[in-house]
Amino acid sequence: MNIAILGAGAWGSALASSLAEHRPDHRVTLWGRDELQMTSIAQTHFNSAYLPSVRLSQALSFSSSLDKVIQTHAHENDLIIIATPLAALREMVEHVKRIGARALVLWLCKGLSRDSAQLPHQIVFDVLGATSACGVLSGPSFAQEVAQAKPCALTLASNSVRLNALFAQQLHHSALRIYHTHDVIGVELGGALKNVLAIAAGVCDGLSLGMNARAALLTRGVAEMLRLGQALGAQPATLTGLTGLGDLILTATGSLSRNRAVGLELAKGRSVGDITIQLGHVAEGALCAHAMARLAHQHGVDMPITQTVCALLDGMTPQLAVQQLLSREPTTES
Ligand SMILES: NC(=O)C1=CN([C@@H]2O[C@H](COP(=O)(O)OP(=O)(O)OC[C@H]3O[C@@H](n4cnc5c(N)ncnc54)[C@H](O)[C@@H]3O)[C@@H](O)[C@H]2O)C=CC1
Ligand SMILES: O=C(CO)COP(=O)(O)O
Repeated sequence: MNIAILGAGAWGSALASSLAEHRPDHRVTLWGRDELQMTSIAQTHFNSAYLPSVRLSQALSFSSSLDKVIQTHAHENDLIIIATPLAALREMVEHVKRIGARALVLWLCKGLSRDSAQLPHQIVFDVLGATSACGVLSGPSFAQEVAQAKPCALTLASNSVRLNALFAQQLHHSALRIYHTHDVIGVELGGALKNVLAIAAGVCDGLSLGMNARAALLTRGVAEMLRLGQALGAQPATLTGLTGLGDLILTATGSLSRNRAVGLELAKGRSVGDITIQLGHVAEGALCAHAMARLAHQHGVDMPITQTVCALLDGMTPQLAVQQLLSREPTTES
């Protein structure tokens, strides 16, 4: 199979390298928008800006021409994987449509659109139509570990049983286990909300509130996930599976997480603007927290932790945020 991965950040580079190395039956091309950077990666096989610690597979090809990459992956048996931040997802699928590519399309982005609070599949369906051959791949997967061929399990979601089986078959390898489901909403909601909750966990740990507090925060975070999931029609089992709870455990506790890092820095009283400039990577939770809170409000769902993250991003002091969260009226555990 010909596979094009669009987006040469940490995750696109890691997955591209992993597939090129472990699935020699595929031809994998990584596209990035920065020509100089792509030339350097092609020469050195190191992505010094986004994934500096890992040598990328020698079997991987590189390009900085989006038109050319999509044109050469336009056949219905080809696969285009979108690995940009969510903010660029619409632009990428519009490009696929403009060129008339009939390839299968997968996306790896996690989040909600900032203005419309749309989940990724809603953005894709707007452009390609709800019956297009496409799906989302998500789950607990720090790019660095995947690039180092450490074992990882992901979940793939699409509306089609045939596509699920096909995608899973084409992408799995000895270090990458792929489960599948038709619960696209559940997979995407878990992936978006876990980033917001990881910011909260970072603040909690940055303030040294203790392990009890962190366990309580994450458990109540899962309650928020389940409540909003129910309102949106997600399956609870998806939210407590790899792409929800699994990814929350990883992101909220793992030292490689950018969203957790945002929380750790917010706890020091720094502004989100300064933090994200220094981070140099996307932290989707900081970008979609307000959209998440709006979505919850539209559905009449109470999400105090998400609202607290919004207040922190808007400049509330961490001390006041904790005080407000803890001074809520006692209530049932639901
Ligand atoms: N890093 C990770 O471990 C994982 C990341 N993800 C998700 O994958 C997505 C991408 O994440 P990373 O690769 O880690 O981000 P990153 O911050 O490391 O890299 C982002 C890449 O996208 C490019 N980019 C930004 N705007 C673009 C645009 N308009 N058009 C084309 N390219 C553009 C940047 O130049 C950069 O190459 C995010 O939604 C993230 O939540 C999902 C699973 C794991
Ligand atoms: O989504 C991720 C792991 O599954 C990466 O999380 P961060 O964006 O917080 O690093």
